[in-house]
Amino acid sequence: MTRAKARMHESRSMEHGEGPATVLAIGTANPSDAIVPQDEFADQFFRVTKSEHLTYLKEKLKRICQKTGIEKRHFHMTEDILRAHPEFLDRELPSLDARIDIVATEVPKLAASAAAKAIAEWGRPATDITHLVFSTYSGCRAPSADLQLASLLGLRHSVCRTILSLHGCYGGARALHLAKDLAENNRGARVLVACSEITLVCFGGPDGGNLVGHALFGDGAGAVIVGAGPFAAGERPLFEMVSATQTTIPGTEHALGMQVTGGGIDFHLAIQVPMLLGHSVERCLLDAFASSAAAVGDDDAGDVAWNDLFWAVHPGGRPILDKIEAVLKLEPGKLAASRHVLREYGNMSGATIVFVLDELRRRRREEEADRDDDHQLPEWGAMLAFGPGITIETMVLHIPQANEANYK
Ligand SMILES: CC(C)(COP(=O)(O)OP(=O)(O)OC[C@H]1O[C@@H](n2cnc3c(N)ncnc32)[C@H](O)[C@@H]1OP(=O)(O)O)[C@@H](O)C(=O)NCCC(=O)NCCSC(=O)CC(=O)O
Repeated sequence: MTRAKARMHESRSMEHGEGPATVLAIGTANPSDAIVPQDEFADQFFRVTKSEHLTYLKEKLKRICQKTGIEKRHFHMTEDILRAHPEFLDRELPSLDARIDIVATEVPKLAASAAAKAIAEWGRPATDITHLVFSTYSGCRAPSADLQLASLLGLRHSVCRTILSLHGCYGGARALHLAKDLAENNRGARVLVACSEITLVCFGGPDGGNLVGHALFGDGAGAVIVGAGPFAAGERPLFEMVSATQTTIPGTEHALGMQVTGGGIDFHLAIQVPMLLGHSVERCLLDAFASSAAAVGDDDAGDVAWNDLFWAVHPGGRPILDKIEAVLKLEPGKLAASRHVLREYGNMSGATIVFVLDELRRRRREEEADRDDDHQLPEWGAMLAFGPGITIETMVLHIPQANEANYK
């Protein structure tokens, strides 16, 4: 190599972050306009949508609600909003503009609540954020929620913004994957990932179908600060993002999807989704751990026993968690963080995975405080999320031992 080439090579490597990208802080938020217990949801839903006469559908929604594993959900939608917008009840009436008018303000506002918590935990000024990756299924305008969020938080004008739209439930994991690539390839980068989902764009009466979607989805926002080394004083690495992969299950593009219509966004969830994920998930994990073994240069790192890991799985629905648990022969309790988030908030689409990471580190903190010296907590973990495609995002996580103190 000539001297000039060597210098270029050296300066290129100086442009990269040190080590794998790391989660440095997490924040979450939910709207408090309406908090609906799941066992009251069917009665309330049929009342506010003036559909009491559809008794067969109401009984069916009650049966579905009982099986979701959800106890309550948060919503921005209230009866006052419905009174002002009766067109939201009829999918045949044009209502997309009115819905977008509301979420264009509320989606970034909810994201800002989550991000403010993450930034406070991180301990550095918001102006130190270099990149913003925003994911939502409500982003039907430009400029979009990413610009609104940047201005609400007072980010620098040179922040590099990216918006991911309609990635659905894998949006959060996709945003984290992208943040990992940005942090590792831009020395000193500090990436704010924000996912904010408000179901108001999908709301409709029961005769439009999709009772499962009505029973499952809730509103929430999650924010994560991601950065690679060198770390500034006070920065505390929580999860190292060792390797990340994305896989599409061939021939399943019609199984899961979203469609923007004049009457709002429609969800399609095929009954086969849990089974399709069950068939593919182990292969995705084996590939991700093989790539993490290559990343850390350790042949044994790809050789994993699933029960030795900690787990952050997107709780798309109770049968999906049951299926993954069964296929991987996971011990009871391995998916406890995912089940907890599903129970407390429902499926908040792309934002859900951030809640699961937050719940995992909260549980870890408690377990650390209680454990005796002989009992080691898992050092390695797997994150899984899925959505339209069917697309599966898989990430191998690692807890830096030197920083175990960060969980105390
Ligand atoms: C709806 C459920 C709570 C029902 O629980 P069980 O399947 O255990 O119970 P069950 O078999 O008795 O079903 C109860 C009733 O629901 C109906 N049912 C079940 N799944 C259905 C589906 N996908 N579409 C329409 N109806 C469905 C059954 O036919 C049955 O009707 P009857 O009582 O009349 O016989 C569950 O299947 C579930 O959570 N499914 C959602 C899984 C899913 O697709 N998640 C992905 C979300 S999207 C996501 O996370 C990514 C993204 O959107 O991007």
